[in-house]
Amino acid sequence: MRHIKDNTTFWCINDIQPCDAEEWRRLDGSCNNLKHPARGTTHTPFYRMLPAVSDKDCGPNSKSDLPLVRRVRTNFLSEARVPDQTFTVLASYFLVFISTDVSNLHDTSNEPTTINYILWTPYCCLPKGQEDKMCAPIQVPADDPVHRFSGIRCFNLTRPMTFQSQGCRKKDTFPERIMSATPLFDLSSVYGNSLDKALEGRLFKGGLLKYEVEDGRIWPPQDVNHTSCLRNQKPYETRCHKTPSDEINSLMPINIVTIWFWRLHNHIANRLAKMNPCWDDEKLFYTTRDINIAIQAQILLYELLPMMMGYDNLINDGVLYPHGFRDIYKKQLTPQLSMEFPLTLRWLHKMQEGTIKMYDANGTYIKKEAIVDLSIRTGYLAVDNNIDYLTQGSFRQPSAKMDDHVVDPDMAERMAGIFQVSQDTFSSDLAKNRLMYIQPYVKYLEHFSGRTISSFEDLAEYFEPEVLEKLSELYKSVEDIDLLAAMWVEKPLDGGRVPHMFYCIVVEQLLRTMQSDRHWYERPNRPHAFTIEQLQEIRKVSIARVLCDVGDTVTHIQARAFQRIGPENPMQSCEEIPDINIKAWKDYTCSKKIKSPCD
Ligand code: HEM
Repeated sequence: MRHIKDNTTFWCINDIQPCDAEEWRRLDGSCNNLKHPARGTTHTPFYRMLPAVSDKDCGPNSKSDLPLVRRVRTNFLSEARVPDQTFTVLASYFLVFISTDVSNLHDTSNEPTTINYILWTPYCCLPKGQEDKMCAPIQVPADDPVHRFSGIRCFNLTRPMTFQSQGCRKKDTFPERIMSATPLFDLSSVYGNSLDKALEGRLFKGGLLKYEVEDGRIWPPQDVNHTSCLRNQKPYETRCHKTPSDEINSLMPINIVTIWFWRLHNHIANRLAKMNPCWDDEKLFYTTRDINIAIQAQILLYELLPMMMGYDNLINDGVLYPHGFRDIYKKQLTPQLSMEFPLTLRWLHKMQEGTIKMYDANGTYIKKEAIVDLSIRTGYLAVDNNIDYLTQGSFRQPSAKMDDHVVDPDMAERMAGIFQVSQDTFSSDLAKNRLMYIQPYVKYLEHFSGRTISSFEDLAEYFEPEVLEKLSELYKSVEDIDLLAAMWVEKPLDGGRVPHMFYCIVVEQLLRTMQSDRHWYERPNRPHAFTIEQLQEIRKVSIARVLCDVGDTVTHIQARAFQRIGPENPMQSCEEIPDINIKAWKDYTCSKKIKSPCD
């Protein structure tokens, strides 16, 4: 009653239908865990790998003697453009798409179409901001290397939304972050996070998602009001998507990969429908969704992560199992995301290239655009063949180098495009690290390695000597070092490209994610489980195949499309890129069921 009166039901209450142990993975994530049906839905509370650090009155980080986040950022990460020798920008596109599946609108969203501190609360640096408890602006030091002459002394920022800020729990309790995304990998950017939204996306015919055809290209349905495409350059750029997830219209990489997986759904559904004419819309839709979700997970786990984290490392730690079925389900584990996981994924901002280059299908360079100027601007994709050129560029352009101490200048100074004079993604990331009450780096090191760390010297194994010296200059005590700041400059782990700490946190989360997911695609005994033949077909997919199937103008591509084109990874015809054999899903009972006209 209180939530109805306070108009907080959206945030605080989930209406869940009774569970059926044999049903498909639900669109709203409920009933994954039969004992705790609400865990797995939107607003599932986070767990913490380590308890929060806080002062007794739960205020903002009490450690006032920590170095300013912007100072830490500019000391550790300088601004330039350095191409990676291995990864294409497609890898960064896929990673942000995956991040959006489990976290959302980049922690900036307040209402579906507004961006909390970018549009909704843009005043945190003004006197008004001092009265708003959600404001947590970032101070820019007077000797800042970029802003010493600009006069900018503050970046706008708001705190993460919590069950307390949204009115679900009493204000004087410890703030717990609230998130709209469902915590397991279930393609939320395509199917949304709630039942009613998901239904809006369905065509209810042939298992398909709604679609439109314009200039010979297939698009998700349009939002004629353009509510979330504020940067469309009207009247020329008019397209704006209306899909179950609002994320699609946000960042360009999320947008384009969601379009691909939206189309992939219909591509698979059409093949299934043709082969199994006796399947109804419901069966076609849920089977297709199940395959689509498995494809996303297969590509992430078996194609992209080994390049970043080391194949042998992931095998040894039980993340990969490149054989037949495996059943690692633990019903006592509830589906939940750790607070540390999305924070750790922010480290990947380092690999984000700021200038997106576009090519035609012959590989001829056409033009470039700043990625920060493509946010909330779906219309750009639909004009001047831009989606074709962006698609071609995605597997031709190198990403920014991920394991150096250099970040893209646009990501570092003007992430919010025209909406704010200056905005530094990395400073926001570090500020959020503190605003989420995350324990210091050394506590995580102790947690994962079992070692006790009491001095900077104890860290010699993890940092280069010059970096360690800088850490000791910036932080008064080794116990103060922020988790994310340490990851920015930690040495990469053996056999991989990511810092040792990134690896440990991501592995712990992935294991929990797989173990707590009753519908995990590699399980032989989940409801509507794949047969072994079907699983072997899923194991054949690659991001190159996805682009061959649904990417605009893609007829040739390198087999490992997250990796740059080269003699070891040459362009080849799509005909040569392995495809799923859809016959593994053939339902032989259909042929019996087809009615003869004489019946
Ligand atoms: C490698 C590609 C990228 C990855 C993997 C990535 C991932 C993430 C993740 C995991 C978060 C935290 C979400 C949360 O805590 O719920 C985040 C936050 C954010 N990202 Fe990205 N992102 C990428 C690219 C971009 C790009 C291209 C932009 C802007 C043009 C961007 C802007 C932001 C912003 C504004 C935030 C919120 C910062 C805050 O907390 O206030 N990201 N990103």
